[in-house]
Amino acid sequence: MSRTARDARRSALAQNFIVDERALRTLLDAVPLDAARDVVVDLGAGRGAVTAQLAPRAARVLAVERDPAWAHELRTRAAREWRNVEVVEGDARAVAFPSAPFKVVANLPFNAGTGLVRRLLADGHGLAGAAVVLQLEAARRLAGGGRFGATWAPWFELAVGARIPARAFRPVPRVDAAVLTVRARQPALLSPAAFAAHAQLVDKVFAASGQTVAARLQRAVGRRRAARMLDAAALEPRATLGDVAPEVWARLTRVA
Ligand SMILES: C[S@@+](CC[C@H](N)C(=O)[O-])C[C@H]1O[C@@H](n2cnc3c(N)ncnc32)[C@H](O)[C@@H]1O
Repeated sequence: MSRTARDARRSALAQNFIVDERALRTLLDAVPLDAARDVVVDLGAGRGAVTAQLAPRAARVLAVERDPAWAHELRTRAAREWRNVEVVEGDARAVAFPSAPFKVVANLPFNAGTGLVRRLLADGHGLAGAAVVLQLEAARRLAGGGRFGATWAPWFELAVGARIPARAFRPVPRVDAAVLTVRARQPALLSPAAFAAHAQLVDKVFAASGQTVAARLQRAVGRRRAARMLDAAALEPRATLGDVAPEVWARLTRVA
């Protein structure tokens, strides 16, 4: 491949490869893996920095890479070095995830990170856990007390782990990164069937104005219904959006 073509892919596919051992360890330490049982997906496998670490730590690894040149190199390496790694050349935004519960450990392409996390969470609740590298601000936004976290709170716990400095990647990106961890709640606080109703309630509450959740709920669903819901969900009357625990969100949906 000519240098220009490779450069074009590097920027179009957000190819910022991990070159720092400590950053790799930080990512791998963020999610417990069982080498005898776990199926682990590496989304955006690139040159295989993460895949190589996963091979001895998982029962099976699915390495997804969109760039045909890197996918080919990775497949050659897998045939030579790893018996348990399957390389899929394809788009992580469309590829089929394993049908049994799986984990994800990946340094995601920065330009598609948030969408990929959303897709993983929405995947029929087969995601058991994940540790993914995202831009620091994106990781904070997803794991903070905002609409995204509230939408998924009954099923998943999201947290921002260690910060990874931009110099841990080549080429060096403009901003630092962080590890976002995802843990599926066992058991979940609501059934998967309740997702649409829960997401709709969260949207309404976030869209309504008001200092407290109680005030927002009144505007979102009406005074009488809000009073009944607040009472049944045992929500502290002065609670603001950031104070609502996952259990309380789940109770609000149950009594809505
Ligand atoms: C940040 S790099 C990570 C590479 C490698 N895992 C590492 O840590 O060094 C992101 C990788 O995702 C690939 N990529 C970008 N968009 C993709 C997509 N939609 N589906 C699959 N792979 C993608 C890029 O080609 C690149 O190899």
